[in-house]
Amino acid sequence: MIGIRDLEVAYEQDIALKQLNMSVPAGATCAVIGPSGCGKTTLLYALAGLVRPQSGEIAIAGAPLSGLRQGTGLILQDYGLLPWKTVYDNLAFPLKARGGAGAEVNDRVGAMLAALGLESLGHRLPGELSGGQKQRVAIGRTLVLEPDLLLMDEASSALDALTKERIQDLVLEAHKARGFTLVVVTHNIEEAAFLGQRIFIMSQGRITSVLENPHFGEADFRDHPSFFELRQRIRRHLYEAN
Ligand SMILES: Nc1ncnc2c1ncn2[C@@H]1O[C@H](COP(=O)(O)OP(=O)(O)OP(=O)(O)O)[C@@H](O)[C@H]1O
Repeated sequence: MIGIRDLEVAYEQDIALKQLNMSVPAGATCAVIGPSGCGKTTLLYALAGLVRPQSGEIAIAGAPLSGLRQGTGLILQDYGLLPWKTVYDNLAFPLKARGGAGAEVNDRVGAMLAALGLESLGHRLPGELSGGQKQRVAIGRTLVLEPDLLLMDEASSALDALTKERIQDLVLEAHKARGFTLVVVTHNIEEAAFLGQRIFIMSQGRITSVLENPHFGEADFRDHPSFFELRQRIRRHLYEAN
């Protein structure tokens, strides 16, 4: 699904990504983890077609990426909700912008609100929601467009531990039900271990190691010794790289 070869992205003098290579199979999930400033967000923006690389290639679903792409959904750190629109309208807006109308939009928004446990909040404005609820709306607004690739940036960094886990569960359920390819960038070791089938460790603009997670998606994975072991491996690789 995603193939990146020798990617280089620079902001004026600052080189943010250096000769970066990665691949993610269609329908798989990956987590990209590294310390602040290592280039995670830049990588996500490059995958979204929002920043143009100086050199190298990105291919998505077999086609070279040259800008924004219809099938890609992006969820950013600050949720990106429209503050003057209700929860319902935040979900309906992208559908209407793509030409959807009337009953079809209503059905799809209704189904998505129900799937995310947001039925009773459709009339509220984003300012009247908790952080976890905002995150759910942001996820819903992106999933309602049925992306084949979902890109998430530090999805739940501002949330408490339990709400964070619930959001991660929700993302995993959506992935299982819908089969999109998922890229999550995070500096949270548990989030990377839970959501990543493949985990890319990043340091100073490069991928320094790739860990496979054969237990990804298993029931009660967080309670398994293999989850603890994976967290330790990620931690060790992060220490070695930085
Ligand atoms: N718009 C910009 N202009 C100039 N330099 C930038 C810009 N955005 C990012 N950078 C620089 O590029 C490098 C990578 O930044 P990036 O935001 O991708 O890192 P990150 O790993 O996502 O960090 P964080 O975890 O803190 O969000 C940093 O050195 C940063 O200062």
